[in-house]
Amino acid sequence: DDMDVDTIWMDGEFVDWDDAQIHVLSHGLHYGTGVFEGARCYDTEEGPAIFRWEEHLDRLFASTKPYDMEIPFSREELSEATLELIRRQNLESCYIRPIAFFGYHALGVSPGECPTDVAIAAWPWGTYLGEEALENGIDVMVSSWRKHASSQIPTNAKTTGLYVNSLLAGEEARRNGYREAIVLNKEGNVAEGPGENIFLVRDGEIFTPGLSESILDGITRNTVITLAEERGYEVHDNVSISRGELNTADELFFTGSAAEVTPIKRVDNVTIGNGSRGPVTEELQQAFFDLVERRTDDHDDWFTYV
Ligand SMILES: Cc1[nH+]cc(COP(=O)(O)O)c(CN[C@@H](CCC(=O)O)C(=O)O)c1O
Repeated sequence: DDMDVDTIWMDGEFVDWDDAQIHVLSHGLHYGTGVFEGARCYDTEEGPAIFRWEEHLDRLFASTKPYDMEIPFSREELSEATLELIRRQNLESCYIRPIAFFGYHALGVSPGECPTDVAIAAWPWGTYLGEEALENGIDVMVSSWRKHASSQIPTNAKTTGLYVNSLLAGEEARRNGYREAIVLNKEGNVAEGPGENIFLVRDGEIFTPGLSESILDGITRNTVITLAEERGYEVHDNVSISRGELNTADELFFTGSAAEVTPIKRVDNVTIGNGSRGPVTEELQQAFFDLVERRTDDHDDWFTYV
């Protein structure tokens, strides 16, 4: 069957894509008061399966906490809706975007009586940073914009409003001819990408900024740490990485649900390691894709079969 991406689940109903609309005075549009997820469903050898769906659901509900937002549906209801959404559209590998946001009632920063609206969409989404990026790596620049500190806005809550910071950094990079940005935190140490976590390899050891570095607690970050440790690597996942360490890295790579595992080959035109995908990056990238495409039966509990 050919895929027909024509349906969106909204507040308990499946609606036609073109009818999936909200009021222009919805609170979330004006004040960035939404929380969302990005998960991938992979067309595995045993059929389509969502990768680490339970962890994505955990984070979606956790992200509502700082805003006293109440999602008026249970995990089970959201899961059933998501699986049905994939089946109805005959999707196999696809990207899933759940969002919950303060809807329409009255404006003003306080959400007051605004309802919490919920929607789930799914669509095919290829490689996030470009077809050849996975193999050849990408060029990045260190953005002049810093990541907001987690003491200013909770960076461990995937909040829609945060992504203006990501847009400022990422678009600055692309305006300057780079594919993506690396964002430093207000201390000037490495935080992450606009939509990715970042890893550094040096002398065979693996480093990634700790959760106190104003980053999102990435699910792919957690996956890659697990895969690396299973392969005997020493992973330092609670460190500060200085800007200077980017230049002396043997390898750098991004991780994310959309980005998957994307090598970084140059930072501000300084070549990293061999100037292409490094050997540790390749090994972990291969392990990641073997896992998500189920060429291994490891971590079967990480898969929700459609
Ligand atoms: C700021 C940020 N940091 C790290 C990550 C990686 O987290 P995880 O997906 O749990 O491994 C993401 C995901 N970015 C999502 C949104 C991308 C978008 O352009 O929108 C994604 O990868 O789905 C971020 O947005």
